[in-house]
Amino acid sequence: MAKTFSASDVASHNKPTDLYLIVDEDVYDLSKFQEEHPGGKKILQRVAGKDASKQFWKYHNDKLPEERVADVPIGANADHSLQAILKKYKPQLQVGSLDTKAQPAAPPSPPATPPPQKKEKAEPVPEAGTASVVPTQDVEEEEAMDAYGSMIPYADPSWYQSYHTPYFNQTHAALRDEVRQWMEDEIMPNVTEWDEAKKVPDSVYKAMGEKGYLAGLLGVHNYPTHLTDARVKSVPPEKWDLFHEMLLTDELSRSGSGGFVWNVIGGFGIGCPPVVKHGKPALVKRILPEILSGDKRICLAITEPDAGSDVANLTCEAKLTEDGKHYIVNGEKKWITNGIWCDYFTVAVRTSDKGMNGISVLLIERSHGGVSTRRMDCQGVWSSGTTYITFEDTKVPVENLIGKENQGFKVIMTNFNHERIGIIIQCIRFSRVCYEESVKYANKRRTFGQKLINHQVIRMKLAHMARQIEASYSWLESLIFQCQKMNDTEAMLKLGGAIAGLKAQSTVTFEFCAREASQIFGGLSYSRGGQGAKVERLYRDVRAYAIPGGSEEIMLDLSIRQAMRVHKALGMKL
Ligand code: HEM
Repeated sequence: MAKTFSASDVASHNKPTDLYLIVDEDVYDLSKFQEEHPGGKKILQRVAGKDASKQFWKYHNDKLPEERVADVPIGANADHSLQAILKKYKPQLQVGSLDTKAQPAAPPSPPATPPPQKKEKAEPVPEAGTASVVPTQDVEEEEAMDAYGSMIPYADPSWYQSYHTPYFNQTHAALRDEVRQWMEDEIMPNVTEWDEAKKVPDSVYKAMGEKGYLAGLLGVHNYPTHLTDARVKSVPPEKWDLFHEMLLTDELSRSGSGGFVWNVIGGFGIGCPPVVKHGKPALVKRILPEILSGDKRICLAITEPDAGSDVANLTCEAKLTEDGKHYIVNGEKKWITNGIWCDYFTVAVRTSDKGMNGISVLLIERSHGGVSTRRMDCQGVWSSGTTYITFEDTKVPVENLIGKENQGFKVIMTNFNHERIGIIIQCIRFSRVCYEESVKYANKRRTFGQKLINHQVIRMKLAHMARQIEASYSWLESLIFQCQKMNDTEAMLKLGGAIAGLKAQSTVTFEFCAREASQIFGGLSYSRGGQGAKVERLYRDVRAYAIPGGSEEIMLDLSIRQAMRVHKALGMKL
């Protein structure tokens, strides 16, 4: 049973050796913790025995008390980004509550504006003179229109905030709830620690498998029930679509850490799809179940010390043995996400000297021997395990060839669309995180007698962030819809240019938002940890998005070249 204190009980614990204080009507014993308090012990001693709620919320990452909706259940318009510090420290520091504190009770009343909408199906109304309106989505599912999350405008996609959507329905809303709950409870409080430690616990990756998330992130149109027993709790496999995949990546990205996201989906999301789509059935059957359950890890190894965006120039060679049963692989791969932890490597190799027509893809297993991996120190994405790999006389059975010999370029190019879309989703959410953190901070921090939000120059920064985020997100939704309607080859040809263009758009947006958020946070985003932690970290992660998967320069050029080529074939008239 939690202990109950009167305010005067707490007031008697007002010495450095016996230091209690109150935050939001809960009582904390900080006698020991004060020594390790990052803000120092003196500041705590000054409020010993007192209600320090106001000071607490001022110095830690949160909203002002009057703007908070405390302890509301997920899905009931809660802002789940709240209270990471309290959530983490409560179990060890809270000794009870004030006798005035109301018992946890009924869900809170809805916010004044805008009111949460009833989940009503939007009925299309024919315009005068037209025969009928053709619905653009599965009419069986209700549109998702409930008010969800912080409701800070533009901090979440508009369909989270009671606006109409042609793409997302109640199955997406259910997944959103499931993932957000997990992120809030298990992930968010630890992300900074994991990033600093440059490692996410293995149990988190395992949970990604058990929750069915890995299986849902393959970029295939149907949930692969034939390869795994794992199921996503909130979405029946037959309902799974690319918008679920998009949403899952989006919600994971609320962590505000490229390191975290790449740790759990970086290697898998780009290394596994080529095997599933182009691997021999026996190979897929043998290795996929353990990968999808989170027991084994896989990554993609294309980039080399001397070949990045110009894939056709790679030199890591694979020579067929005389008996035709194995390839002997020799060469180096650089900047490989997750490599140090991986059992399997989807590797682009040179099997002939004919440029892009001499590239093949092999699934190399660490157990084949001759595989060395070492961690690389990088500017950002610290917990993603960026790796340098060497293959020395690695003997790979021909059964592990992915696709056909010398036709690996197409496998790689098809895969790039999936990789780039992943990058786009992450960049847009990271931009939102920068924006959301900025809005919250601007409503709390005062300078020159005003809250930051009351300075026009700050609102201007927020406006420029929001317009880029929303434009990018709308383009993303429309491209996901196109992917959903096309097969892989058609998507590679028709959407490759636009996806490349949006990749550049989203990384430029991310860079802009990280910079502007950093200016708004000032010194707090220059030091690591604390209130500016997400912004500081994301600022360091920017280049990890703007360069790999095709640099901005290559992407922009491709966006026009590819589109012109395809539209010529489609009958473009100049
Ligand atoms: C339950 C009580 C408290 C806990 C568990 C706690 C925990 C922490 C933690 C983990 C940090 C590191 C920064 C971060 O992650 O945001 C921090 C920083 C800080 N805390 Fe506390 N704190 C508590 C109470 C207070 C109170 C009552 C005050 C003020 C009277 C205070 C003032 C500060 C300051 C000034 C910093 C440094 C902020 C900065 O770097 O800008 N803390 N605290």
